[in-house]
Amino acid sequence: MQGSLYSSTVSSLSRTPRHASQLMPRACFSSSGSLLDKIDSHNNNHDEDIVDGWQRTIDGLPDYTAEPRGRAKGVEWKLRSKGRNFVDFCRIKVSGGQGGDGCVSFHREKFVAFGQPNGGNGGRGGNVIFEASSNETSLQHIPHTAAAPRGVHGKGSLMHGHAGKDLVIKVPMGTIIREVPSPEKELNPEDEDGLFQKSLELGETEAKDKEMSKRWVLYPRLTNSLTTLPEGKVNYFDEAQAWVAEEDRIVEARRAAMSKKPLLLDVNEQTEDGEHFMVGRGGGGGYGNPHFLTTQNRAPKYATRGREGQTRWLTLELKTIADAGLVGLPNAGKSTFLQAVSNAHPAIAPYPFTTLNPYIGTVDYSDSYQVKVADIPGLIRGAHKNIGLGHSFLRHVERSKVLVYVIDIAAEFGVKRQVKGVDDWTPEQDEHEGEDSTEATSKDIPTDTTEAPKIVDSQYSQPFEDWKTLLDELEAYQPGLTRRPSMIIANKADVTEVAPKNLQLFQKLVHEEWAKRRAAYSSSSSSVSQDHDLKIVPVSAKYKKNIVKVTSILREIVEAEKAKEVVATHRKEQREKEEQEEALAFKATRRNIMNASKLE
Ligand SMILES: Nc1nc2c(ncn2[C@@H]2O[C@H](COP(=O)(O)OP(=O)(O)OP(=O)(O)O)[C@@H](O)[C@H]2O)c(=O)[nH]1
Ligand SMILES: [Mg+2]
Repeated sequence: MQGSLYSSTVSSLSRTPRHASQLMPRACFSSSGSLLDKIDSHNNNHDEDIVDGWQRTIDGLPDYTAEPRGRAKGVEWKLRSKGRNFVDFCRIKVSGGQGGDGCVSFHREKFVAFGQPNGGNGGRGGNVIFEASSNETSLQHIPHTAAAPRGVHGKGSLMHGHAGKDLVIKVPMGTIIREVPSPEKELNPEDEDGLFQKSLELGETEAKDKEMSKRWVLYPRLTNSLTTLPEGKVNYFDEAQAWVAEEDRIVEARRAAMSKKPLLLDVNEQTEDGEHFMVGRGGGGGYGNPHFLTTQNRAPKYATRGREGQTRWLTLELKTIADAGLVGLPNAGKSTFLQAVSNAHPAIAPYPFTTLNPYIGTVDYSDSYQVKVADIPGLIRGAHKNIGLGHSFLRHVERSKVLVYVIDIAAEFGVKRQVKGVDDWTPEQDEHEGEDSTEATSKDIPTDTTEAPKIVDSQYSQPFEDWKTLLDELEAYQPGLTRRPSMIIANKADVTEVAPKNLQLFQKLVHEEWAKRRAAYSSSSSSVSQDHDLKIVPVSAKYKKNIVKVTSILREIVEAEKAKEVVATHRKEQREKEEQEEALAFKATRRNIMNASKLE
């Protein structure tokens, strides 16, 4: 529970094999032997013994049991750190500082008897403020509790206390801040009973003094003088108490009105960098004794204490803001694609779950136009049941305008792939469901491709199955998410032995499926339309082939979406304006009618 609260990726990761040697590096190697040669010669001309940062074994494959080197070492470290270096959800208790106390003091000077009251007011407590910052990328630095400093007490000679310094906490763009009920235990009847007993033990006057000292600063021996007030003298303190009680009531009512709705803030695209959000208000400072000076009471011997600061429990959820989100199975080449199109340098390695944190890259176009692309960890079948790394990191593509499916097109043609940690999980219901549709293929296709003979089914397309897995997992995470504008990148098209065959079948199956889904959506009464075509672009991210075509299509889709958003916001603004005008006109007519009736 704790893990899931503070980092979405921590708890889920424990289910996956962590050590690189436990993971099967076959996703791209199994498809062709010649690919390996290409990769090796491309990457490691300088060092014949190293493959992608790993020692080469006798048969030429990387040795994942050996000590990793270079980039692989970094990846290994990340896997060991279990994703703890990225926190996208956390809870925080914020408390504004308490106000400083007012001071009871009188002017003292030689030959000046009965000097006037000169106690200073207390300073207000510091506020807790969240600052939107584009330099922050995770919630790792957010503390569990944030308490702003209290205000300084007032002093004699009319020295007012300093206000407490505001506590500013930077939050990344894309953070959603929600107020939640306090998990702190409420006072149970037994505790209350104990407190009542204690107050009885104290005695009446002591209990009264104690209660009074919570709100009042009293001059020494004032309590005694109050109880033994000579007859006929007015007790000005009662009057002051009544004023303060009335003020307290107003402040409480104002606070209650303000906190009727729980706080909900969204640090989104409209937010400017450096914008401040007050989340915990500091308490007001107490009044010094000159505040209670009246024409009758020339020497008030009491001042008030500072008010308590506001305390709130908040949850912070980071939903990265990007224009396009890359979605794909592990090892599909998402990170390689991001590196090919943008300035980002994510970790790339030939084993699943290399990427553990979302990563944002910016695609720069020649006319200075920019598109932000988010790379996230790979999804696998059953991710919605916390298989693999789970699917909570989908929150980082949830806000993307466009979804880019990255599909590995270099899978063996017509053969079901079996990669440990990616394809080896089959839920019971899948087995039941699969009996009708994929009966033939699942029976024919052996589970262990290394030992049993491979039976090729010309109707079976692993890339198509991968794409459907992605759609299912996205729908399981948020129904309707797949209806976003999207495109497909058929990656690893450079593996010419299988890619063309796979691509042909994949395109046919995808278009059929997409047409079916479009028809289903258009018949349903959903507000989200799915009227876009699904473009499939063969790409080699590794060798940067067809990249320009992809980026230009991506730009087209993003621009079209942004234009739609602009129109929608313009319409909304116009509607709001019209509503306001209508309300004003209604008020004016009502006023006119009332005036007319008065005249009559
Ligand atoms: N031949 C070929 N190999 C590629 C291509 N793109 C990626 N690869 C290889 O595929 C492997 C996996 O690439 P990654 O970019 O790490 O894959 P990913 O989708 O980010 O994987 P996860 O982070 O684990 O989800 C690496 O060894 C890449 O070199 C490509 O276009 N052609
Ligand atoms: Mg990756």
